[in-house]
Amino acid sequence: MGEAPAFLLDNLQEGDTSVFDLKSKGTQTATVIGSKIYVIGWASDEAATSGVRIFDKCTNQWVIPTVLGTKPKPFRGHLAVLLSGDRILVVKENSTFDDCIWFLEVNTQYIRQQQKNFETQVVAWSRGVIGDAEKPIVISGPSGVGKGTLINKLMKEFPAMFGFSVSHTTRAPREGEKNGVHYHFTERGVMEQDIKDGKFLEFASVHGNLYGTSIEAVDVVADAGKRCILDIDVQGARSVRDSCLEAIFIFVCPPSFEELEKRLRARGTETEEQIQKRLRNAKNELEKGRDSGLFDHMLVNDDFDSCYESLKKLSGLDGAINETPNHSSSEMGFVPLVDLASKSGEKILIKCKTGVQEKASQNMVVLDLSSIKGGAPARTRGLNMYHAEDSIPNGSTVDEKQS
Ligand SMILES: Nc1ncnc2c1ncn2[C@@H]1O[C@H](COP(=O)(O)OP(=O)(O)OP(=O)(O)O)[C@@H](O)[C@H]1O
Ligand SMILES: Nc1nc2c(ncn2[C@@H]2O[C@H](COP(=O)(O)O)[C@@H](O)[C@H]2O)c(=O)[nH]1
Repeated sequence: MGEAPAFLLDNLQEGDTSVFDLKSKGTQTATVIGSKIYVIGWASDEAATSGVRIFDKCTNQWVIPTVLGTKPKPFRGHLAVLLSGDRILVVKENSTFDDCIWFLEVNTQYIRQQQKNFETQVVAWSRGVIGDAEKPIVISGPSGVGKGTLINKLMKEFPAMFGFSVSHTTRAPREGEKNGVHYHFTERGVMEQDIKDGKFLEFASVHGNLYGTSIEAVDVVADAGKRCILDIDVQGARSVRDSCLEAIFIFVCPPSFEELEKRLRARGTETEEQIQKRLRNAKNELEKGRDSGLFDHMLVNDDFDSCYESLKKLSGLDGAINETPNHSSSEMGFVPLVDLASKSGEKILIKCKTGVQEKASQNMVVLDLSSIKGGAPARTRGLNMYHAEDSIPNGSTVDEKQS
């Protein structure tokens, strides 16, 4: 990879970003953070690479970092803006509205945790989400309590609204279970390697098998514009609570232990030995579920229909937990070629190259980061984006507004 171009070392100061064209092969940016220069972007012959490399000024060496999170597809041009020393905002040129904002985390809490697991430098991508997408719903409870039955009914009644996070598991498929639909049935060795590679949001050993939620499983649902439902055990719920994925946590209890045993036996999917193991674990789960303070809501699944109605209410279907999408964002549609950015506090002003408008403000887009939450390895939510002229009083110009 050779040495860093001299201008990188000589001219750039902390926080500076430089854009350089690789003889029409593509555009890359270099952002200085401490003793490191983060180079983002792909030349046209580099599509197979991760698009991120780091020049360490102390060792005079290039480092190829371990890249976590859902990665963007290789893009040609972009803006890069350093945000508070721990992440770089990337605005893709000429991109669709829902895919134009990305964050490359370089020194967040998540990165520092992951740094302990990997021997190379770690960075992680997080896609920016305009507005507050509805929080995922985590449903836990002992085996046989009826979680799957409740979720199936919800998904059947509201197929456009909810999407199931398809977990990975090392357990064997039951009769009628389909790979990729009910679970991703996976060899233990493969799953363990994927966990090491940082592909999982959470994982746990449950009833003697490995279960886990991949970052991709949650992203697929969000990409389909649906609200994600996770059916995971209490250990997994704890891990999700400790992650940056903001969710609503619901614990489902049986009316009695005897009824739980009856349902588990009546389902007829486990051997006697497995039933005994699941019942032993159920005692522990019920204790943790009731007392840990981990869960936002408890449901008792006694009469199925009334439990289902309560789940619908908790899922916002009576408006109780509904979050409203933010204003004007959905009207933007497409962000044309991006030309330059200026930063003022938590607002980034982006000038679009196309569209010869009467007023300068009509070519300007404001990206407001004041309410962002979440982050890698999941999405960064709470962005707001609007035409600059929407925020400018009648008659004034962008420059007047800025000063
Ligand atoms: N309220 C209810 N009353 C009676 N039976 C029920 C009720 N809810 C669910 N069941 C039945 O209990 C059995 C277990 O339900 P289900 O498979 O949904 O449990 P689960 O919590 O998803 O279990 P696991 O964690 O093992 O996947 C099923 O046969 C289901 O039809
Ligand atoms: N921590 C996780 N737990 C999971 C996940 N997917 C399912 N589960 C839990 O496992 C048990 C048993 O499920 P079964 O399908 O074998 O009956 C149940 O409590 C599920 O909630 C996961 O991805 N992570």
